[in-house]
Order: sequence, then structure tokens, then C-alpha cells
Amino acid sequence: QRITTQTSACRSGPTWWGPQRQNSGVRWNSEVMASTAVKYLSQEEAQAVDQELFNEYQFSVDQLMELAGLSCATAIAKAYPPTSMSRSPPTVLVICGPGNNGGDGLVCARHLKLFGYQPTIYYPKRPNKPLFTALVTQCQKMDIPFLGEMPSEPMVIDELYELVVDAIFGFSFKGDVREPFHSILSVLKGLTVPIASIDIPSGAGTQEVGWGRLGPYPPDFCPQV
Ligand SMILES: NC(=O)C1=CN([C@@H]2O[C@H](COP(=O)(O)OP(=O)(O)OC[C@H]3O[C@@H](n4cnc5c(N)ncnc54)[C@H](O)[C@@H]3O)[C@@H](O)[C@H]2O)[C@@H](O)CC1
Repeated sequence: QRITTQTSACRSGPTWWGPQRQNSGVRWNSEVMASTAVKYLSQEEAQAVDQELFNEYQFSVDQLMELAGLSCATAIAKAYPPTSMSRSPPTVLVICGPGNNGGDGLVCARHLKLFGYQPTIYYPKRPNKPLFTALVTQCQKMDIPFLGEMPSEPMVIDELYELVVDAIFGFSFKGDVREPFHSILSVLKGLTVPIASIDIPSGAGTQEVGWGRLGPYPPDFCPQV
């Protein structure tokens, strides 16, 4: 159900599926969300679908992560085609969190590079697990650079990158945002370049909380996979 939702959202091209903030000044909000027929899964629904895929359908996490990252890169390429960007290749900052949402970001960066973008990754908290170290190696082998530290001024990111991918937290986020991610999300809040959040906007509430009252910043679109 989750994968079908994402695919149909791509195909039908709803009104919010584009670089709205940059071009029209329309920010991501509940009215924009309400104008689409896309169904967004709650935290529990998303977790239940994942459990079903793992247990009943016997998918492995790296299989699902590869599909998630590829789907997100495909959605980004559809919303922000390289030919519509001002730089060639277009520069993209991919910020990855400590869990599987961050893993999606690493996979997404790899496919963005294949799609003609120039991704750079910021990955401050790396889990010491073979899945994630392999994903890092794959990105390094593709000459995707990793930043040593996050630019502290939004203006610097605006100047260096045309798009930011938020792969910080997905459906397992809870509580108040801890450092270093609190500072990172504060910087994101000040950006004017478009932000694409993987799955859900990091640090934000889930569907129960309400999309119109999201946390630290409004993303420009959310490929939910
Ligand atoms: N079945 C799966 O697990 C799959 C998940 N996928 C992606 O992975 C996401 C879920 O992955 P995870 O369950 O690993 O969780 P997340 O990636 O949502 O985040 C969990 C990590 O964030 C940290 N964290 C949670 N709350 C925090 C807070 N308030 N401040 C600072 N750190 C905090 C946790 O310590 C943990 O390291 C999904 O949203 C989706 O994007 C995909 O990779 C496909 C497969």
C-alpha cells in the first residue's frame, strides 16, 4: 500500500509535487496537502507495513532501503529535473540521520549522482553496522564527498546547493530533537532552497499531530516510500 501510494503520487503529479517554494512562494502547508488525493500513512501504519514486508513477504532491510532510496531519487528527479536547475550538474546536499531514514538518504545520493546531480553528504552520526558502512563505501567509490561539518549559516547552504534532501529522521523519531540534529534542523529552517524530506519531515509530528502544525520547518515535498 505504501509503495503504491508513492508511485501513484509520482504519476499523477499533484499540485505540490514541484519546486513551489522557489518559484511561487507557496510554502508547504495543510492547504496544499488537502488539495491532493494522496493518502499519507500514520506512524503506526507505516511501521505495520514495514513489519508485514519483513515478516510475511520476507524482504530484507537492505532490499527495502535500496527501493526507498531509488524511489526518492526518482521523485526528486521528476520534481526538480537537472535541466530545470541553474547549475550543471545541479548541486544537492543530502543530510543523513542515524537510522534507516539516513540509510535511505545514502542510497538516494548514489542514485542522484547517476541521474546527473552532484550530491554531497553530511552524515554526522554513523551507526557501526555493516549495512551502513557498506552504503558509505559505495558513495565514496562514486566520488560523492562527505562534509566534515555542517555549514552553520543557511546562507552558505543556499549559495552552495540548489536542493537539500532531508534524510534525518523517519517514522521512529520521538521526543525532543537532540543534538547535533537540533542545530541542523535550525539551519534548515532558514533555507530558501527547496527541501525534499524522505518519508516525513524530520523532527515533525506524524499524521495524528497534523501536517499543518509541523515542527521546525516546512519541506517542499515529501516522497513517502
Ligand atoms: N523497515 C524499515 O526499517 C525500513 C525503513 N526505511 C526508512 O527508515 C525509516 C525508519 O527507520 P528507523 O526505524 O531506523 O528510524 P529513523 O531513521 O526514523 O530514526 C531512528 C534514529 O533516530 C534517533 N532518534 C529518534 N528520536 C530522536 C530524537 N528526538 N533526537 C535525536 N535522535 C533521535 C534514534 O536514536 C535512531 O538512531 C523510515 O521512515 C524509512 O525512511 C527504509 O529504509 C526501508 C526499510
